[in-house]
Amino acid sequence: MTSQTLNTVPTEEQIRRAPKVLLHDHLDGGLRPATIVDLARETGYDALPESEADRLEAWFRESADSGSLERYLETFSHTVAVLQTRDALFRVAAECAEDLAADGVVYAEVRYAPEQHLEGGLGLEEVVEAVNEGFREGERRARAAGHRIRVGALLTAMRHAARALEIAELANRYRDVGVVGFDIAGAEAGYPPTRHLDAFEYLKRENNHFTIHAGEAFGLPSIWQALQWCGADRLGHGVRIIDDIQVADDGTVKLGRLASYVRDKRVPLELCPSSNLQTGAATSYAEHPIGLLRRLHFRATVNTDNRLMSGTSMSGEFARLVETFRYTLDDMQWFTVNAMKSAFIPFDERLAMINEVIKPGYAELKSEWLFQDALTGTAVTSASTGEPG
Ligand SMILES: O=c1[nH]cnc2c1ncn2[C@H]1C[C@H](O)[C@@H](CO)O1
Ligand SMILES: [Zn+2]
Repeated sequence: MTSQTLNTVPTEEQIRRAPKVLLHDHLDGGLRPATIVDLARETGYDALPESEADRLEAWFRESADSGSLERYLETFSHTVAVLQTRDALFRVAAECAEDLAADGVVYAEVRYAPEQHLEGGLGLEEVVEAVNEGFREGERRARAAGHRIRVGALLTAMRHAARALEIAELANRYRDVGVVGFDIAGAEAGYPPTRHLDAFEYLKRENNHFTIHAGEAFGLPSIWQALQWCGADRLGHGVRIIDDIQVADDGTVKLGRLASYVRDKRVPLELCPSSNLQTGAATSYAEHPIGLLRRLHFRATVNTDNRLMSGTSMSGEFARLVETFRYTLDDMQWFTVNAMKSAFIPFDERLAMINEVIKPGYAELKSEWLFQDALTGTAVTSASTGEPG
C-alpha cells in the first residue's frame, strides 16, 4: 500500500495544471512588464519609472508593497497611461487571456474601468469593444496552444468619480456580448458605495449582476452598505468580515449578525491574499482570514487582484495557501467550485463547467498517484504519456 492518499497536498506542477476559476483580476493590474515597455515606446509615454522590463516588474512590486491602498493604487497611473489606444487595449486583453490560460485558469472574469481609457480619444464603447476583441483573440491563441479558457469582462466604475450610472448602462448594453457584470473600485475610505446607489438600483431593475470592492481598506460598515444598501451579488475582497467573527481561546467561534448573514446567504467573497498583504489588509499568509473563513465554510474564493503589482498568478496564490495551510487538491477544488458557482454567467453554463471541466480535472489529478512510476517515483501524467490533458 502506497503511503500516498487519494487526496494529496499538490505539487507546484499539479497546482498549475489544476483547473482554476478567477473572479477578481484587474486588466490594468496584469500587464506583462515587457508589454508596458513596448507600449510606452509606441505611444510616446516617457514617464515610466524604469525602462527595462525586469527592473520595471520589480518596481511595481516594491511600490505596491506600501501597506496602504491609496499608495498601491498610485502605481496604476503607469499601466493606465499606456492603455489609451485600441491596439494597446486589444493586445493587453489578448495577452491576459493567454497568460491566465497558460496558468490553468479555465474561467475568468477580468475587470477594468472604461472611463480611465479615454485620454487618447477613444469612446467608452470603443474601449469595451477593443477589450472584448482582445479577450476573444486570447481565447483563440490559448486554444491553439492546447488550453481552454473563457473570459468575461466586468466593467468597473471608479468610486471617487461620478460616472457609475453611465458605466452601469454600458455594462447593460454589452451584456451577452462579452460583458458579464459591473463593479466599483478605487480608494475605499471616504467613498462609500452608497454614493453610487443610482447605478446599483438601475442594474437591479435590469436584472443584471454586480460586485463591489468592500471590506478591504475599510471594515464592516463598507460591507454592510455594499450588501444591504446596494444589493451587491458578491464582495470584492470582503476580507474584513473577519471583524465580525470572534474566536474564543477554547476555539469556539461566534459570528455577529453581518458575518452570519454573509455565510447564511452564501455571499461570495473574492479573497485576494497577496494583494491584502501589500495594502496592509492582512499581515501574513498564516494570519490571513482565508484560513478561518474556509474552515467556517464561507463562500470563499481565491483571486489574484493584480498579477503585476503582486508578482502573482492563480497558481502562485494557491501555492502560498497550500504551503501555509497544507491545503489539498480537495481544498483547491472546493475554492474553485465556490468560484464557479459565484460567476456571473448563466446557471447551466456554470453547472457544465463544474461537472464537465472542474471535477474531471481534479479527479484526473487526484488519481495520478495510482500511476506512479515504481522506479523513479514520478507520477505518469497524461502529459508524459502523450495523451491529451
Ligand atoms: O484592490 C483594489 N481595491 C480597489 N481598487 C483597486 C484594486 N485594485 C485595482 N483597483 C483599481 C485601480 C484600477 O485602475 C481600477 C480598475 O481596474 O481598479
Ligand atoms: Zn481589486
